[in-house]
Amino acid sequence: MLGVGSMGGAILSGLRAPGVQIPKPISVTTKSARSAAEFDGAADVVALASETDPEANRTAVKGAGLVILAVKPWMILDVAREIADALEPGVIVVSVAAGVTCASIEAALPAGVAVVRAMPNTPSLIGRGVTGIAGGSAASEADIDTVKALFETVGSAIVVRESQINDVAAVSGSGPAYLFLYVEEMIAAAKRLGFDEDQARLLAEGTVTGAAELLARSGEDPAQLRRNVTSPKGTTEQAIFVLQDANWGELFDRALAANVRRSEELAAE
Ligand SMILES: NC(=O)C1=CN([C@@H]2O[C@H](COP(=O)(O)OP(=O)(O)OC[C@H]3O[C@@H](n4cnc5c(N)ncnc54)[C@H](O)[C@@H]3O)[C@@H](O)[C@H]2O)C=CC1
Ligand SMILES: O=C(O)[C@@H]1CCC=N1
Repeated sequence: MLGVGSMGGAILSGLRAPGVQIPKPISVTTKSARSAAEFDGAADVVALASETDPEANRTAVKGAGLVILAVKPWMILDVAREIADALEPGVIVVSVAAGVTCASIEAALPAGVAVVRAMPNTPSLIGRGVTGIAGGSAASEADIDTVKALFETVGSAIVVRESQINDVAAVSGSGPAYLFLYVEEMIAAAKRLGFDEDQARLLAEGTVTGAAELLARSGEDPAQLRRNVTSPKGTTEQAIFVLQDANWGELFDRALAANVRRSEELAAE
């Protein structure tokens, strides 16, 4: 895996969890020697730093049947070009970068290399990720299945058309940030009601994690779970009226559209 920041690190932690069956050790690269050194002593990871070892990325892909590119979108093509002639025959190159198309990654690699885009999210860190997967022109069904199986070791995965990957990023790739923003705002509002920081965090975080777990475990429709809380003529109903006044449908449409627009810009940068 080239790049182990927020997203690469989350995937890597998921892959290192006990019981996950993938070939070890996993070769990874980071930019700084300091972040590579965090893996010192690990039996299951070999980490190299590109700033101190100019061959780090090329060394890491030698012998690899699958390479995950998890650097920033604007670096991905440079990194692809850098490793191009060090890749093994039959390798699958997976990019998690927002925006950047399979075609542009394919153009940076030797002809015929299988490229697959994956759009994961950070709950992969705890085995609860959600990933959308789309194959490029040289990726076979078997390649896509291999990548899907890999991401299923850190959560759930679906195969989509590449034209839908930006939409996956808008919904689930970025989605955890929307929920964390909600929690931040709920904590701030609780504090304005007079709770101290610890109390506000316990109330807001406990509610969100408990409600998410209830949604996951009950298998109920979210609208039904909402109705279960919303007694007719009760208190929740009043808050829901106020929230619905903000027209969340239109707000989400605008937020997701802005997200998709940024993916399109990243593809062109
Ligand atoms: N953060 C997220 O929730 C998600 C991110 N992504 C995608 O994941 C990719 C990485 O994003 P983040 O993890 O958020 O960024 P980040 O900045 O946290 O991580 C980037 C990583 O790349 C490494 N790096 C930089 N230059 C390098 C080089 N020349 N060779 C090898 N490694 C190098 C850095 O040391 C760092 O480990 C992006 O393309 C982003 O679009 C996709 C889905 C979700
Ligand atoms: O913010 C970003 O660009 C990345 C892509 C999806 C989530 N984080």
